[in-house]
Amino acid sequence: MILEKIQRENDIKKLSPEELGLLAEEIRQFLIEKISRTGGHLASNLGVVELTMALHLVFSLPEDKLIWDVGHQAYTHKLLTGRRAGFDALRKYGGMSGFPKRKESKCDAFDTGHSSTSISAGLGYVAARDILGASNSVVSIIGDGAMTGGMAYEALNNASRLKSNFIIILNDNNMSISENVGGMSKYLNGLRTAEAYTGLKKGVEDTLLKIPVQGEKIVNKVKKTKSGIKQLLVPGMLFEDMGITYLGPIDGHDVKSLCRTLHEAKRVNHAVLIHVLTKKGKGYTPAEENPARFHGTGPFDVATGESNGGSSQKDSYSDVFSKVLCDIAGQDERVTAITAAMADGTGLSRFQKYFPERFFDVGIAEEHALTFAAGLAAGGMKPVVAVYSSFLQRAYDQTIHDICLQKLPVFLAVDRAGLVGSDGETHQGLFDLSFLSTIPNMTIMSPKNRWEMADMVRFAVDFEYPIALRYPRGEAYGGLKNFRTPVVYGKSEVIYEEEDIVILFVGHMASLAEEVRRKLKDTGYCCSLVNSRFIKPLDTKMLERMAADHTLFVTIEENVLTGGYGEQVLSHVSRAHLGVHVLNIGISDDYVEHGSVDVLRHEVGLDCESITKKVITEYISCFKRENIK
Ligand SMILES: Cc1ncc(C[n+]2csc(CCOP(=O)(O)OP(=O)(O)O)c2C)c(N)n1
Ligand SMILES: CC(=O)[C@@H](O)[C@H](O)COP(=O)(O)O
Ligand SMILES: [Mg+2]
Repeated sequence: MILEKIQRENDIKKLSPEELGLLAEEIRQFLIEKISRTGGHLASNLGVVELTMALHLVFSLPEDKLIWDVGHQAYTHKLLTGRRAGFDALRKYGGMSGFPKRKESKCDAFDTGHSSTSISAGLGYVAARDILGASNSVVSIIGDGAMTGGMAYEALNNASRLKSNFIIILNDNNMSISENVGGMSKYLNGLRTAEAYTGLKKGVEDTLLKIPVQGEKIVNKVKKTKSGIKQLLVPGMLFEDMGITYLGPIDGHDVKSLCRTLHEAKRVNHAVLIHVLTKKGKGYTPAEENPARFHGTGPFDVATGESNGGSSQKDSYSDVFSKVLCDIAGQDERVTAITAAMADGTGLSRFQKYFPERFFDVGIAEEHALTFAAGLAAGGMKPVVAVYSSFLQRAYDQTIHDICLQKLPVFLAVDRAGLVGSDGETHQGLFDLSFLSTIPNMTIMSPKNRWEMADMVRFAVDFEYPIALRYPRGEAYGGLKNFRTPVVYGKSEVIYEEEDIVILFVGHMASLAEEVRRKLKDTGYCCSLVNSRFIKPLDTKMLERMAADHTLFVTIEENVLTGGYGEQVLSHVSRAHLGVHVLNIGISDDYVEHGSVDVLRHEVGLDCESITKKVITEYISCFKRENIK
């Protein structure tokens, strides 16, 4: 096996041309086999096998820097830098991350996970190199989907004034997770198609060159003009006119021509963009035929491409959201839905199917999505933005400046809130309660189960001010079915009322809270259970009432503790002198790595055993403290 000859970075350079020819096939087989067991981002990785090989043949790691945008396509890079063994525990707790990580390898130049950061980070590396007088290469590899994100344009704008080498590789597979959207995608498509006319272009150039004496001058002049005729001889004018040399489009599955172009690019003394055409899912028919399904996949059967169990038949929170939203949209034509390239993940592809004229996929552009929604709201619509919690981080200012300041009725459906699992640190939705709570005019809700999710979606669409509904990845909880009082603004729901200890939980912590309560009761404690429902505004009346016959308030949330629900409860208890003890359970001030959600919960202490222990210890110490007083 040729792959075995690759023990560390740069080993690929020792392979013979024949071995290189076989390596791509071996890598593909390896990736398909491993990801079919562990799950992971298959299609994007299969598409960049040859591109990654070429990069590793031309550049020397770790001195040269490769920066992978999003980073979900870095598996071949991991293989070529000696991490083959890591694939058995890919994305598992304690195992290898699915994204580049500086702490994992010196060959990973920059941590990524969120889209469209690679050109900015690359430019930073270039500036540092130039100031330090070093001579290494810096290469940012960005997909056509990531190229729809605003940061990429901000960075290109700056890259255009560079006076030293910086290589940007645009990996164009004509796909984001699903179909790519927008003007840039259209422009790139034009260049792709133009490739078919390369013969024509060559013909024009050759004919001009045949004109004695003047021919070469004309060709050079045309190449320098701003006129549209230039497109005939110089593709990629958009980049060229910005001052960024455009090379391509070139076949991203031809290692030789990739290497040739990379060598050419190294000689350019400013920013150069290489437009590489690849096929998402290349080499595995089910992934080539359905790249969206194999963008991120769970375990599957290699022979058929069918999922190997694991995926639940029951509705996820995203399913409940999209079904109810479609139901409402059928009756109210002001309801519009917006996604930033996550139609499948958020469930909005259902809305797209039924109401295409009211559905907007804006590309990977969360900032734009929110301000666009604000405009829709100002224009009389009822916009609903479905966005993953971690990607909403991008649009903090838009939430404050464009939505909440003007009290515009935008409904933020905050999906993937809480731990998401195997995508890890960059994707866990652990900050939304904190960052949204600080914003005036914002209302925040979270449902305990599938029925409350449906009720809250209806409530949020009707609400006349900014509102966020946060819910987790995965199956919607089917417990506590009999507790379905109407959702009332700012009011929590008391599920069981006893005395001594009260557990106040946020949203999907319901089942864990029930479990803890059962365990406490089995151990002889009295325990009430309250569903917070609203994180903002806080139900202070309920807190004051509970303070009368409880000694200890226990809050449970899947969010960082800083600025979360628990701290707000604590702060009110202190401000209003309620005289009860408060124990906040949540995520401590740290990032949570990849792994299954159950394992992660155990690791961060969000499991029944750890919480019960803490509650009992705290409860006993309350009395000790009281006695000392
Ligand atoms: C800020 C942000 N929003 C959304 C995503 C989710 N996401 C991950 S990959 C991806 C598509 C990227 O497309 P492209 O860059 O073309 O890479 P490909 O998968 O086609 O190789 C999206 C939308 C993300 N990672 N970051
Ligand atoms: C790389 C990326 O950001 C997405 O592909 C993400 O992994 C999707 O996550 P879900 O599987 O939760 O939709
Ligand atoms: Mg793409």
